[in-house]
Amino acid sequence: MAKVLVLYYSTYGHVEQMAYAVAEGARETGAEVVVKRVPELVPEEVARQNHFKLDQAAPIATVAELADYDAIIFGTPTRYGNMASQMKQFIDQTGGLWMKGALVGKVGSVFTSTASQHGGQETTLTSFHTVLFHHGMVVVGLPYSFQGQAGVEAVKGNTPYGASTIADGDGSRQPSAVELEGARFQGRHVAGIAAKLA
Ligand SMILES: Cc1cc2nc3c(=O)[nH]c(=O)nc-3n(C[C@H](O)[C@H](O)[C@H](O)COP(=O)(O)O)c2cc1C
Repeated sequence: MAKVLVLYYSTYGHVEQMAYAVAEGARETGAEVVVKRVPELVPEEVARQNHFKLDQAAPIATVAELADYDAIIFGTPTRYGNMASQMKQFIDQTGGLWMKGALVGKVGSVFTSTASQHGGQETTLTSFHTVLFHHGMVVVGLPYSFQGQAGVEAVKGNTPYGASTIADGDGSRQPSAVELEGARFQGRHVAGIAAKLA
């Protein structure tokens, strides 16, 4: 049975919602799935003033525990087309794991959220993949066998590089049914591959 970690950062809850959908999909394969998040770096007072979603139930992950999983599925909102600094700060503490090759051969995958439709989903996902390659991970996206990413009938996220949602400038848009289905598909897909490799 594959052990899967869904590790996310979310300021306003969009990536958090996607994380639980990813986990749901991964669990459908019989995998043991844990959802955790990385620490917030913004002072609590500032976070409150800016309406951050502070009631997030997922426990905070430790860097060392990354080595305990067969697959890690990372979720981050975009920041100027890249991952959020909270996630980067966590990842930049993985030097010890890198030295030991602790993540080599594990499955790595990424999902994201942007405010606007063309606000950098693909660059956030593929630039995150670079980190996973440095760790020797087997990088997995969202294949086109998830047909929900085709078609132009509606504004929607999801890319071959990973599931995604669009939050709108004021964060009012919530992940749509097809975006959550993409997240579940990615979770299932990653967990299935991890089980084959384990
Ligand atoms: C500093 C900063 C930079 C951002 N850069 C982008 C961007 O380049 N493109 C975009 O579409 N949205 C951008 N956003 C919006 C966030 O990506 C959006 O709030 C997020 O996807 C919502 O996800 P969350 O609710 O999980 O935090 C930015 C937000 C902040 C605070």
